[in-house]
Amino acid sequence: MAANLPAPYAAETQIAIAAVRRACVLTASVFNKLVKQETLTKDDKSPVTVGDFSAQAVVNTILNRAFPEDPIVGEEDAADLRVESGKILRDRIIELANETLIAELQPGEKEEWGLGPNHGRTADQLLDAIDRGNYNGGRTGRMWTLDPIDGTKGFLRGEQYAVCLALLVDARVELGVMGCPNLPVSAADPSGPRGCIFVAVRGQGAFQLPLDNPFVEGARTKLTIPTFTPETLNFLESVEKAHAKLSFNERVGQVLGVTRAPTRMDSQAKYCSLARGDGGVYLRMPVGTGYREKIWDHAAGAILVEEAGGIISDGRGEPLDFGLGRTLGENFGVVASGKDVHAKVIAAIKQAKAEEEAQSQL
Ligand SMILES: Nc1ncnc2c1ncn2[C@@H]1O[C@H](COP(=O)(O)OS(=O)(=O)O)[C@@H](OP(=O)(O)O)[C@H]1O
Ligand SMILES: [Mg+2]
Ligand SMILES: [Mg+2]
Ligand SMILES: [Mg+2]
Repeated sequence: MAANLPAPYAAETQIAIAAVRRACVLTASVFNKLVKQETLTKDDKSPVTVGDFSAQAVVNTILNRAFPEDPIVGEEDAADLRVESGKILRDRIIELANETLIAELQPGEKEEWGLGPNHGRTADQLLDAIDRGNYNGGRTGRMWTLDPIDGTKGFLRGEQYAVCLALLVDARVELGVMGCPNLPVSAADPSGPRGCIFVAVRGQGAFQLPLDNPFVEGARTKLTIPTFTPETLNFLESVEKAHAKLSFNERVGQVLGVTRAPTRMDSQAKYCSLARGDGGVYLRMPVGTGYREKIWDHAAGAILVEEAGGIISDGRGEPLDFGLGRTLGENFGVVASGKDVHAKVIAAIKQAKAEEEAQSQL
């Protein structure tokens, strides 16, 4: 390849980073303005919904301008906002999305991306942008997948959440960008500065960038999953008991000889933490309700882990299939870790599963 050609997906990467950063500014402001001032025990679903919808409106608007041919598999849709009862919510969402899109250009951003003070959108344009996330996915072609707020419960608690965007080509993730406004820049300094962006491009590595100025020269850190021993190994797992079978994780940990307590955090921030070595294994085993994992909950995380030198599979060691539509189908959980531990975790799952089955036959 000629030396002066841009790296594959250079434009997509820049635009995805800009879109995720702007969405993070929006969600952080929704939290500060609307969630923080309300008691979290009240019915506070609406601020979250405001954040989810308006972040999806922002990211999809930017993608649509830059890549009008690309379909998007997004978590949210605007049906509830188009009816009369959705008017109050709709007005707030339009205001927030426009505020975010018209904010001054940052170094590295371009006005041709449809950003900056001259680029307000109408309500219809923004609702249509949200609905551009209605694509059903599939095996072939180029498509984006977006989770505008992953870890909604974490967002509400003021803990971890992530804005997650990935580009798939023929069912393979080629690019992943995740914004984590509440994640400490360094796990070694948990009360230090927060706010990170994680980026991975197929064949180009995994990186952490500062959320407040991701395009600044020399600010990116390359990520590589370190090696672990049973003494240093720890699990990254869900906070919500309904999302993953934590008792099973405990048994798998025992089989592996893990002594450290698990780190529980919401959202794909778990994949980010794994990629930079804050935890050794992300284990998410199904709770047995038939829930189907969504592609936007794993696509960006999957490429980040692979580009940081790790492996991601289901609980049987089979690759995740991003070509089945909006879900991962009947996959059996998710296991992500460094290369050296992955096979051991799969073997431990097999053993714990066999024990569970033997127990149920008693
Ligand atoms: N039953 C069940 N099983 C597995 N997963 C489920 C289930 N229900 C929901 N979800 C999805 O979990 C996403 C959040 O995952 P987390 O790992 O952040 O969970 S947790 O909050 O830490 O418990 C969450 O993503 P968001 O809706 O974007 O927050 C859901 O897509
Ligand atoms: Mg999610
Ligand atoms: Mg979400
Ligand atoms: Mg949700």
